[in-house]
Amino acid sequence: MATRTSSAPRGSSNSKSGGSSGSRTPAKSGRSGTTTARGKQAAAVEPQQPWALRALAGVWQGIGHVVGAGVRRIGHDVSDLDPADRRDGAALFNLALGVFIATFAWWGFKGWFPDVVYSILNGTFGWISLLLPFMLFVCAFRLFRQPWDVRGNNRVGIGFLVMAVAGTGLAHIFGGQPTVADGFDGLRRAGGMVGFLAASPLAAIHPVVPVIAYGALAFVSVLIVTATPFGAIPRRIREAYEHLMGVDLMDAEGKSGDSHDRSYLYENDAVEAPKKKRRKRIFGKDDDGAGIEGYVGDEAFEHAIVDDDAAAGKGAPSVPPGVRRPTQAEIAVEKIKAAQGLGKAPAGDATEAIPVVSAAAPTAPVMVPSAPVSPQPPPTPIPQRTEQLSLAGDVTYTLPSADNLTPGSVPKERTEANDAVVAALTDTLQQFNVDATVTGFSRGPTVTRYEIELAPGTKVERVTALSKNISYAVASSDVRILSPIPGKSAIGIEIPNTDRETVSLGDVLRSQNARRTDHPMVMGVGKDVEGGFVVANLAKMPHMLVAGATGAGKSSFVNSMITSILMRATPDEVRMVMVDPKRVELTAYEGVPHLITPIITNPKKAAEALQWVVREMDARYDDLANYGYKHLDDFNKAVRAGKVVPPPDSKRVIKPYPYLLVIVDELADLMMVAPRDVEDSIVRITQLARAAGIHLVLATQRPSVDVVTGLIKANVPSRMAFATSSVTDSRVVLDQPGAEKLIGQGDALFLPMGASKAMRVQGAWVSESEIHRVVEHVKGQLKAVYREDVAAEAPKKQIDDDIGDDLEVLLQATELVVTTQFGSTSMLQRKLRVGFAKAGRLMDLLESRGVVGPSEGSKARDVLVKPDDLAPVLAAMKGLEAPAAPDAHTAALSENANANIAVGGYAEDLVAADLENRKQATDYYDGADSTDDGDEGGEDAWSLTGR
Ligand SMILES: Nc1ncnc2c1ncn2[C@@H]1O[C@H](COP(=O)(O)OP(=O)(O)OP(=O)(O)O)[C@@H](O)[C@H]1O
Repeated sequence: MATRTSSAPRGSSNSKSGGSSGSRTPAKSGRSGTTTARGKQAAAVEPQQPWALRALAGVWQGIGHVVGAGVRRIGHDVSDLDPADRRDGAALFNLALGVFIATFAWWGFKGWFPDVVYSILNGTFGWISLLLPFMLFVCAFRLFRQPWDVRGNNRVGIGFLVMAVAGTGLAHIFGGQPTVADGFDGLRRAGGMVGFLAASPLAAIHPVVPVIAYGALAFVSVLIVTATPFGAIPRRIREAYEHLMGVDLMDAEGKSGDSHDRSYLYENDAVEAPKKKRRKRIFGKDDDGAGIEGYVGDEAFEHAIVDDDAAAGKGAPSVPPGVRRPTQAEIAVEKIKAAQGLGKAPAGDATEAIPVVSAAAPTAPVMVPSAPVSPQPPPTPIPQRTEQLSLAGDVTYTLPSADNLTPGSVPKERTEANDAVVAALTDTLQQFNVDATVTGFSRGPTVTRYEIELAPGTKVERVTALSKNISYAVASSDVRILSPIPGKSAIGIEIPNTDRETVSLGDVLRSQNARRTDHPMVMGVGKDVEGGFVVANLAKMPHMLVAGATGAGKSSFVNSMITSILMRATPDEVRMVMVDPKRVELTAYEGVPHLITPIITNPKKAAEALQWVVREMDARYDDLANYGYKHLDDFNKAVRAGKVVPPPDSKRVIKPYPYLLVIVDELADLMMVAPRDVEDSIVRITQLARAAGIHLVLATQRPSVDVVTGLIKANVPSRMAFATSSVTDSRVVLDQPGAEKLIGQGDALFLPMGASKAMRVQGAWVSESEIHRVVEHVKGQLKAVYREDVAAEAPKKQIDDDIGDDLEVLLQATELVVTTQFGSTSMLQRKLRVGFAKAGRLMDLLESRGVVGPSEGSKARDVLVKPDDLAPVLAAMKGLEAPAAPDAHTAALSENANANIAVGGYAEDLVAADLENRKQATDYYDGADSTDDGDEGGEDAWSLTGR
């Protein structure tokens, strides 16, 4: 969907809105929306100035603009200022006055004129006049750079005035309390005339009184100038200290970290109180952390070693909260291993305790007059990993440089469009007599969330019922109302920005959270509604469904994900299988060494590749079970530590397994060719693969129940929903409405595992040229070495002629009959929804293969195959070799005499999982049955995939 470009309604109402929104007067809009109009009016009514005066004013303004243009380019460039906002004339006046006073007061110019001026100044303010140029320079600087911040500028001006008065008062006391009778010389050396007038009445009481009074006033003036409320003094002191010393005290304490990018990590159990509060705000979770199990990783993740350098990055000796610092001994062991060339500890080691998702630290709504614009930090380079990344075969690998990803535009915290919307919302509330106020807004890249607070006794429904009127007032149909904003007593109204911003992947990867971890599976997701960066650890998802209508941004998201991995992970850490039935979306990555097989474009081959993934998973499980580890990370760590030794007679060299990321760009195409096989593989992988380090990302533009079947959904816990075409699709993806209101082009609802509320994010964008640069770098480092068995032709299926095209339905019939142990033709008819003739034919085929006995008239046939033998029978029908006996894992275990109890338990788990699979299959048909009986024409969420 396109972004709306219609101009904001009723600019002239801005000033009104400003008033009604209290302190958060949209000064900017007030000034811009209305200044121009005001200016025009003024031009119409005011008498014409004499031309000489106008010429002079013009010249003054001209010089002001030239100087202003230079000042605005100092440091962070703010020269994109709206010309209507400039106050360069006034700023130049402050600057000129400051220079003028400095010439006499600082540099001691002599002569009658300087002497007169100096005497006046000195006589008035005493030696405090030395500070006046400094104050004027600050005022000029602000006026040049932030002229729209009228309140802020006034505040600074008033603060300086108070400071000057307090200073003169103190100077008077400490200057020996001269009197006028002593002559002006004495006054000049103290606080001047102002100091005398200010301090002498109080000094008459006691000399200490003016010292205390003006000392306090001087302190208050500093607070006014720096916009520091009393409560914020410690924080400001800490920030000043951090700024001066270049350290991050919060980080060092394991707290929130960089406040600039306003990002933070959703933590595991070890979070501190403030963090929990933040999490609550987004997801509406309890402070006790209930419902965040999704963020609590595997045991292996939580007890991972943290590599200091890796976790903290260069020069930042901090570790993420909730992560254990390594002991000195552990650090030493890791270093020795690295030196011995045993392979570096994987980045994952350092960061496996990093939780799944990080998102924006919710910030105060933006209508704070003192800080209307946050300047974009100069792009910090993505720190290169410091350790040498040596791959197997002694190849040294360097990750792509940060320069490959260009920084995005400066994020805006407030624009005129926002102010216009505030005005429109306020008008609407007033028109309908709803006693509520727009108290602020948080601007994200795509949408802005406006916060509305109700007066006591006003019903929430009064606002939510206005949703259509609000849409009308702001001229947008994509208005989303959150009532309440999770964790806040306020109603949120999300309205698309007419001036939306693109979120660059480079910026996301440069954010604090992404930099804090070296975990190779961390990807840049985008930015949330409050403008905070969101990153996610794919290893903790552990599988993700990405869905949305055509053009909504799925492929761009997949591109960001792959590029993130290429930027951060070596081929030894992460390997990928890419399935791209559309043939065009992922071709850019052809040949990258992270690929395990060429990009698969043929859906049939893709189905086979999924089966390979299942086999790979089983192989990994065998190793885990044999050597007694519960998670691949533990196993890899042990391999690197040399603790995993193959049996003496084996020639096998055991190496750490890389994470395996399987990306399917269009699931629907796969489900069309081999629904059953694909679903089986996906379910099996998703149920078990997490501990084996295998993660699936399934993207589809058809989130309908025949593509995203109930079984797939149940096993893919993390969801990323881009704009869907209907509320039904949104429900399929997220189990809740909302995605149909998204506005496309990367606008998404992100529901990571364990979260109950979806988080709105604008997906990160990576351009083709950026991808090209990254890919070129990666390919230049290493050639792709493909595994032959993945894309190899699967063993030819010898499907019997008499089965023909009915294989799928025959398999279903076999499974049905065997699992229910009931050989009835009419049951097949009902459950498979086939006609009598077809059901009869299926029964004949089953009889010919020895699944059921001969017909016994109207009685059900005997079922000759036991549920335990179902797998080989199904394989035989498919023309494949029968799979290994179900107890293969247990058999493998028994070979290992030293297998410990945990391993045994795990093998049992596997068998139990197998049984659970079968049970689900039975439930599946039962589900179909009940729907059948209950609602003939209704939507069948558990419909058979064969149909
Ligand atoms: N994160 C984003 N930021 C900015 N623009 C985006 C973003 N994601 C997508 N777009 C815009 O939307 C267009 C379509 O995106 P994309 O190709 O990813 O959609 P899609 O959902 O994969 O569509 P299809 O299913 O047809 O392939 C892009 O060409 C781009 O212009």
